[in-house]
Amino acid sequence: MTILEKIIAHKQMEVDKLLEEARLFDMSKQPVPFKNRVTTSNEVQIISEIKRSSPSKGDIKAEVHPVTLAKQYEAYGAVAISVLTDNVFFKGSMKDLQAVAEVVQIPVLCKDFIIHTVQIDQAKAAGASIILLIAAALSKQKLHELYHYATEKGLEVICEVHQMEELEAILELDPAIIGINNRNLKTFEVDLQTTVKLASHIKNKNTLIISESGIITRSDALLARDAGAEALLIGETLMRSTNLFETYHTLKVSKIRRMHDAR
Ligand SMILES: O=C(O)c1ccccc1NCC(=O)[C@H](O)[C@H](O)COP(=O)(O)O
Repeated sequence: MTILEKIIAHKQMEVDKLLEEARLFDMSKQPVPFKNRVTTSNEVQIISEIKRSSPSKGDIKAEVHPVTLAKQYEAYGAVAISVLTDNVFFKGSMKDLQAVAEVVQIPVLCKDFIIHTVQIDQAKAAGASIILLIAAALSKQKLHELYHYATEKGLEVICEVHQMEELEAILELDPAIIGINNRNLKTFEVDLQTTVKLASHIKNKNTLIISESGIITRSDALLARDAGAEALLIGETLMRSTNLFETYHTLKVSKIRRMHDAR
């Protein structure tokens, strides 16, 4: 069983429990716009992740205070905050997301493994403005169903792909936002060329491309930018930073290519 299969098997149990509880979620919260903030900016924007732990790295900063960190991310110019809400594999929680959403003005991404509409309701009620749908974890039919459900609820959706077949499946939706994950969620291998390769097949200029995972250096940011990414989803590099001001300064690149940008 791959790690992704293990995560999804566990998610199914969580979903069954949520459905059994038949909780009613407050769906009245107004989402904070995301895509427009990215596309109208002159800089490649950073979605900053709160990532306590991960299957590939183990504990990164398990005891982090999400609210304090989220406020710092916002102050240093994050365009959105990604909160890993999975507990078993990432040590996150919906409580983390809710606490963050209550204190920041920027949109919050519910970074989880969504396989059912009830998780979308739960994320929205907790204050998420964006959700993630991972093509590798969903059938094409399910992906389309969840995408439409979330957008009808006013949420923005990052459709995440890692391989060409996944990209083909989501291009049928003509989604507003595509996240290219440089990490293979089955093997943990990280390769930024994934962004370069897949972005070249996204022909709709209105589609926002996000490069996710493995972004450590300015060269990585420039590589993703040159491939067409207008935003970067960064977790571990920010979590391990001892000087966030400097880290943001290093990773924030202009959308316009300049002479001294040479990698
Ligand atoms: O990070 C992992 O080990 C992982 C394993 C299995 C499924 C998902 C995983 N990570 C989720 C992510 O996509 C990343 O947290 C996110 O893109 C940030 O990546 P990074 O900047 O490399 O921390």
